[in-house]
Amino acid sequence: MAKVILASASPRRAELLRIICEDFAIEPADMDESPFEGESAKDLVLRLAKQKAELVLTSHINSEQADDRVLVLGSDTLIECGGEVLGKPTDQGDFLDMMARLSGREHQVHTAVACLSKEHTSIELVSSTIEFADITPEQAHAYWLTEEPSDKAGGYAIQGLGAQFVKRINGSYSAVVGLPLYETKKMLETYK
Ligand SMILES: Cc1cn([C@H]2C[C@H](O)[C@@H](COP(=O)(O)OP(=O)(O)OP(=O)(O)O)O2)c(=O)[nH]c1=O
Repeated sequence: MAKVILASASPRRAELLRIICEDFAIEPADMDESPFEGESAKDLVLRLAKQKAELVLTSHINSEQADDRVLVLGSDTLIECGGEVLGKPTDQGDFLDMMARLSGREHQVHTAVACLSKEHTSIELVSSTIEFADITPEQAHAYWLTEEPSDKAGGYAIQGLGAQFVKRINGSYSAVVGLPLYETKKMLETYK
């Protein structure tokens, strides 16, 4: 059996992976997540998910106790709204701009998952559409004060207080939270 490693610092991803995988290690991949000039949101999440997994896989293959039987999962989540790509808010002002942009309209949540071993690479993109209710500046301000938004793509957590703004979701709930479980399970079954 291959040893599964989750290349992520996200507690949400670990919690989700625990649902479908009994035993895995966590090794966050620390890397620059800025986009290339002209890179689309979909291309960016796919690239970042793959690079996170690659970074951790390479460090295992090159380590003293090189272990060829590792399977590394990397993932990335970004929001796309009206042609803009939204990552995590950099500060309160950035967050309030994001909420004003998301208020009363639809946006896409793109999550990519990459599963890499020494011999194989598989990557999938899962895009979901979310419709947000109207959000008043007062509601946005109160939400910021809860501290939930700061480390979430698009500044909200569908699994938390952010759910109060979600009128409708069309897609994969687990992918919006950070790891598409149906696709990830299929990948693990193929490579384990
Ligand atoms: C939209 C949304 C995002 N998120 C989170 C999932 C991710 O943790 C985060 C997106 O940031 P990412 O950069 O994808 O991930 P991360 O920095 O948290 O972790 P790592 O790169 O080490 O894997 O936003 C939610 O928890 N709920 C939501 O509803």
